[in-house]
Amino acid sequence: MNSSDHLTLDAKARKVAVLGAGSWGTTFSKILADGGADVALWARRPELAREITESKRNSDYLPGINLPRSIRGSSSLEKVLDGAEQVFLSVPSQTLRDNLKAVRDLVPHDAIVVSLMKGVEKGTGYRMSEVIEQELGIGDDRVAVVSGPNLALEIAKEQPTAAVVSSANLATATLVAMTATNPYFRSFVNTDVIGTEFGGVLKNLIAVAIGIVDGVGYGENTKASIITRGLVEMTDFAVAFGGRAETLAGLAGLGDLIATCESSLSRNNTAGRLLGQGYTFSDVVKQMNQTAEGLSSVAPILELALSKGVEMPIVSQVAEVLAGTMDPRDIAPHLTTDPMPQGE
Ligand SMILES: NC(=O)C1=CN([C@@H]2O[C@H](COP(=O)(O)OP(=O)(O)OC[C@H]3O[C@@H](n4cnc5c(N)ncnc54)[C@H](O)[C@@H]3O)[C@@H](O)[C@H]2O)C=CC1
Ligand SMILES: O=C(CO)COP(=O)(O)O
Repeated sequence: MNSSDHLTLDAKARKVAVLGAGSWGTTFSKILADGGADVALWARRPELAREITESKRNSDYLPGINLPRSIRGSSSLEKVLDGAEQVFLSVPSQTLRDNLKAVRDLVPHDAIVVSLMKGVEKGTGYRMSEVIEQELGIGDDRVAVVSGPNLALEIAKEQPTAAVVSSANLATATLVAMTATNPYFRSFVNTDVIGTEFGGVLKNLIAVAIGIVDGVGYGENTKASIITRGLVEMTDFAVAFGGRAETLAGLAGLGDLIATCESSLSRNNTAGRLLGQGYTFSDVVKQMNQTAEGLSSVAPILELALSKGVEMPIVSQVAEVLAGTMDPRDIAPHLTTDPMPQGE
């Protein structure tokens, strides 16, 4: 398929699998079920799978939310993946490769595989779509990614939200977007997988920076300066790797940056705030009971930036605060060691 022109709403996937029953995997299952799909949701823990199926709740991750009656939870990968037309992946990024090894022979051979994750692999710097292609041995035309300003709990409460689905193949992106659309959730499409994925990864790092300055007690000027200059870093980085600048000005870039930097629901923002309040990196890791991808992405992103000569002063300072070599009070929207004015 090279074009999406011939697709009609009948092409919506009927049977889908979601792997990972944390806050985003569970919320995305609700999005898909409310769009009309038959959803099987894989949870590692059998007791959580049972709670999802029997009580239509995931009380640890989405307290107070009633899930659609049609969602079935299961801790059996075989059962969840059986007959799935689209497979959505929502586990912590650093665990994706091992999880894929376990499902390699179970993913139906013609299924579209979709990353919902916003991290890069430590040690390799690979994006999640790249890890999927490598481990499942499938072409980029069968892989898509979803990104955008998508704080799970707000969407679980059915607050109107938009996202973007990206695939090298527009028809694949369109099929996924049709399946992931319902009255409160609208999916747009693009073919810039690199820009879309890096947007989701990089905004986490800027959100950590915002959390840090918030924790220190700085106000709106500091935060607006970091958000604005952070978007420049995000765009320079993504473009250096072949992404499109306009993607970073869209939902997967600026949109997600705004949501994540403004919300106390963001785990990256929260982790940063704790650092800004003086907690050490290991204290913060102990306190976080949900995934803050930014903490693992800082090092691989800076390695990738170095390989292309991209300057990332804000992300570099986040790395220094995490390492305990910079006082959070000194974080700024520029390198404090650079005395010369630069062009904006
Ligand atoms: N929560 C949100 O608002 C959003 C999250 N995302 C992304 O979704 C991805 C998943 O994040 P969340 O669901 O928020 O995290 P979470 O911390 O709420 O849930 C993670 C889930 O993965 C499971 N898990 C942990 N280690 C595992 C392993 N080794 N193998 C299999 N499963 C494992 C946990 O038990 C849990 O069910 C991340 O990449 C995140 O950046 C993207 C958009 C929104
Ligand atoms: O990606 C998100 C919102 O779009 C969620 O952000 P956090 O992972 O920081 O909670």
